[in-house]
Amino acid sequence: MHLEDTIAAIATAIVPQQGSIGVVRLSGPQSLTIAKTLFEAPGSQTWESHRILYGHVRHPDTQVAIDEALLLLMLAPRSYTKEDVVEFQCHGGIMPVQQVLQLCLQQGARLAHPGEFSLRAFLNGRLDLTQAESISELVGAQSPQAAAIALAGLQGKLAQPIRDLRNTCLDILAEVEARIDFEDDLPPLDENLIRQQLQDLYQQLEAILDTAQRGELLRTGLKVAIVGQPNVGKSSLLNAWSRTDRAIVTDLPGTTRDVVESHLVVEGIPIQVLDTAGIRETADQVEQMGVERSRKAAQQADLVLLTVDAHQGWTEADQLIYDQVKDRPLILVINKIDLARADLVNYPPGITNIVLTAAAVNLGIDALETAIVEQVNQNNLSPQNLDFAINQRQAAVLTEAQLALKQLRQTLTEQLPLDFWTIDLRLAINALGRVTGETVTESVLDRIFSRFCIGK
Ligand SMILES: Nc1nc2c(c(=O)[nH]1)N(C=O)[C@@H](CNc1ccc(C(=O)N[C@@H](CCC(=O)O)C(=O)O)cc1)CN2
Ligand SMILES: Nc1nc2c(ncn2[C@@H]2O[C@H](COP(=O)(O)OP(=O)(O)OP(=O)(O)O)[C@@H](O)[C@H]2O)c(=O)[nH]1
Ligand SMILES: [K+]
Ligand SMILES: [Mg+2]
Repeated sequence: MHLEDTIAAIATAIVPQQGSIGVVRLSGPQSLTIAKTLFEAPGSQTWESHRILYGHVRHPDTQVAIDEALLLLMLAPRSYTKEDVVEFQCHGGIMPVQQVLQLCLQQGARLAHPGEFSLRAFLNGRLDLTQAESISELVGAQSPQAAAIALAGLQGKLAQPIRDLRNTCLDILAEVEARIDFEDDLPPLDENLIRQQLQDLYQQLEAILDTAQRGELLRTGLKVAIVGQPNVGKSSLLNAWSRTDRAIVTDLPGTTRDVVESHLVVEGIPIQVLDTAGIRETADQVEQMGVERSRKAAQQADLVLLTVDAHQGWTEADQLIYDQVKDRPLILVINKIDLARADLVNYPPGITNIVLTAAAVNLGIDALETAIVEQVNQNNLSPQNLDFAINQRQAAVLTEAQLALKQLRQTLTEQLPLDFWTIDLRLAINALGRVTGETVTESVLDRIFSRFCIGK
């Protein structure tokens, strides 16, 4: 893993001509030497760990100033990576940080791979794998709730129960192996106790696995498509909901030609809302392409808001659209209830989730959000307030552990020899170890950390 290299990267998001501060960071054995070559700290400032120095980054050959900057020194093992770390806090924009990075590379540092600082933090024992994954989730969080579960993971809320489960398995394994090695000197195994332990382990795993769906929802959010006939008020609904003028609204049917997207957060769930072209047969080629996109958006959405006009009632055209989307999770939005009575809309009995709105006057948006949260919870029975939530990788590996425990229960029931018990136990132990990274292959690490940002 080349821990002897000193790695360098720009650690903050950079935008040309913008941003007040940009950070370049170094980690590895040469960090301090490189920093001292590039950075001039005047006066009696001392190069001690956890100090900020003030000064200038200068080109080492010409002494030309590159930036006025602050330098933060964190010496091993008291740093994020547990290696010597130096951070140059430069002016923002791209020029200062890019030039400082170039100088670091000229002085022998190597450009860090995405996630390589965090990989080192993992390899050097600062973080376990679940904590490292939580860091990337924290950076990617799109809602306060998603950030909160990521931070919980970073603080070890997931790692700890997994380690406990693994230790219990290791204890059972030790008991079983002792019986294999010194059968005559030990009292017989308490099979009932082991059965009880297995049952507990299984249930705890089940509870942890139950957090996966909700976690996925909080992390990646929900794609919601507003579809319906032209002029029912889809764009008005998007605007009212997102409190913007994102989509053009006119009284001409066929106003929206392309998918219009808006992002919002409902009870911690990031939601991508798609307003689409009204679906109808049309000779207009451009509009027809828009209609195709509407159909596609509806098929790819996690939830469809089939919107109809209360004043028009349920029409044949509505029925045709409904037939195309009824296999999807769906909420019927009866709009324009300021113009007509919604209870006269004769929609099919198969539709159970209905919301009444008057988008033009911002009415019914709360009801819409409530209906969405209800719909989500119907398909997702896990508890609302999570201490932590596992991701898809962790869910897959924990499912393996659960299968191994199930197999072990079967092995006990069939009274198979103790050697078989150890096989099942080792499978479970190995899987649990892959969650926290105690047992993990290099290629898995590569896959996980390469998805991180550069400089993270
Ligand atoms: N400037 C800066 N901000 C940052 C980070 C960073 O690396 N640099 N972080 C990362 O991306 C996060 C903070 N994580 C960190 C975790 C540990 C240590 C650290 O130096 N720990 C030592 C120091 C404790 C002490 O005073 O002894 C330790 O635990 O030994 C630093 C940052 C978020 N903010
Ligand atoms: N009275 C009333 N009018 C509404 C309501 N919602 C939308 N409208 C009006 O209905 C017309 C069409 O609204 P849009 O939001 O453009 O409808 P759309 O479904 O996006 O239409 P297309 O993009 O053409 O498919 C506009 O004149 C809106 O002002 C409502 O709740 N009540
Ligand atoms: K319209
Ligand atoms: Mg529209």
